[in-house]
Amino acid sequence: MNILDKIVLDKRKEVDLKKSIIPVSQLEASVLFQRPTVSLANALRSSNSGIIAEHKRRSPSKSVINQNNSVADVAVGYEKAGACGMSVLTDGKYFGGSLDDLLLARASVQMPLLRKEFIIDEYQLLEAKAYGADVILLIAAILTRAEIKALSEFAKQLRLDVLLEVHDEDELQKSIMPSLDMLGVNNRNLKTFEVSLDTSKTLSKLIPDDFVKVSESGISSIEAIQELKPYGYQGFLIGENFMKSDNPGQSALQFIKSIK
Ligand SMILES: O=P(O)(O)OC[C@@H](O)[C@@H](O)c1c[nH]c2ccccc12
Repeated sequence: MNILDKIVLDKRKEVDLKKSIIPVSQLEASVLFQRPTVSLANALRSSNSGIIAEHKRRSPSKSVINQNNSVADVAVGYEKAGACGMSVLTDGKYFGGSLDDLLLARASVQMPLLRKEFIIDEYQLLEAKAYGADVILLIAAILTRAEIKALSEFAKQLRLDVLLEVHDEDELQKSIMPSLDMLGVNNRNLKTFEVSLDTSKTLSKLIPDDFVKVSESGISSIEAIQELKPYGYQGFLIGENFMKSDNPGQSALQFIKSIK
């Protein structure tokens, strides 16, 4: 079984368990549930740098990246650096994240926050909203077209932006629909961990202009950004390159400064 299938299997168990413990009514009663969300797609459209900076402690491909910095410090650092938005990994087992990380980031900054998660159930969208997210990720590799439609339409009802992630042409073709805001091309194959910016370049011409294009993963230099911009990318999701530093905020600041 590949790693992605394993993650999804574990995620189904986790979501079923949580559903039996915390009822939807409790999520809906949270103060943050009423908070007006901020659109990441809009922020990216009017930004020069387009950086979405990620909080990621570890990953199945890299094991430990950063266990030292508090998520609040990282969030404040990213916001001061001029990031358009922040991605917060909430998966615990494989990425060392949590919904509390999202909550702490929300308490620390105003910029749009993406719940970075393996979403397979509407319940997780209610959680995203209750813990302060503005944006959710949907991964085409683990969802059918019908699931993408149901989840994205539900997210829109909750006033959450939707970033749909693809890795190849088939995933892209099956996913195009009006309830998505941003199309993310993952340069990393989630099944093999291979990374190539060519994935973003090849798929860019197949993405209709009404979606904000985001290039994800394996971006570690300004040159990579300059290379991808002519292909129409307005968003760049960067995790490891910032998180591997002792001071992720400072690292993001240096990076973003050199784009402008
Ligand atoms: O750390 P990187 O190579 O800059 O990548 C960030 C982000 O794109 C990556 O963490 C990611 C992209 N899609 C995902 C889906 C699930 C978990 C993680 C991811």
